[in-house]
Amino acid sequence: MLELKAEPLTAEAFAPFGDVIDTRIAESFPINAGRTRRYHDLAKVETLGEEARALISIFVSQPVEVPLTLDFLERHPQGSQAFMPLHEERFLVVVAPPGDTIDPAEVRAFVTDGRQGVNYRAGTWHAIQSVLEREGEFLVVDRGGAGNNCDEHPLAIRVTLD
Ligand SMILES: NC(=O)N[C@@H](O)C(=O)O
Ligand code: NI
Repeated sequence: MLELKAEPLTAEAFAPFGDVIDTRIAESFPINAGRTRRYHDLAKVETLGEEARALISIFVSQPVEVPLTLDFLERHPQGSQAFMPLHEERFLVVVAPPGDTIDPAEVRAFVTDGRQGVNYRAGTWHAIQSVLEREGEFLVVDRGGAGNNCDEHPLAIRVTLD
């Protein structure tokens, strides 16, 4: 069983796995005669393969128990997958770099602060959505289209928060 302690999520630490979506670290500019500020191009949406298209969905997730025990990580080889909390929900993020196998030494666990979303780049291994404390509602942007876009890799992991 791989034991991991979740660390606070930062864009730098998450860079090998994708993007952190956070207005606090983003470039922005005024639009609509100054009434709106656009936080622009926050994450790279990838939609690969046959009949690929971007999907916008909403996930309503029940909270996980902590310590979080996992028995697999998954990946989406044909597209990215972004999760943005709609009510400042915190969630756990467990990731490993893209590749056909997972080196347990390269698996990382993070905890978000409620203002952060994540965008897993295509092929990044990750735990399924794991919201903390209460039911969570997330805007999800990922890839639809033909062919398989979800592989699972067995791996026993236990994630603690402190
Ligand atoms: N299956 C699905 O749409 N969600 C997972 O990919 C996930 O990462 O939660
Ligand atoms: Ni996923």
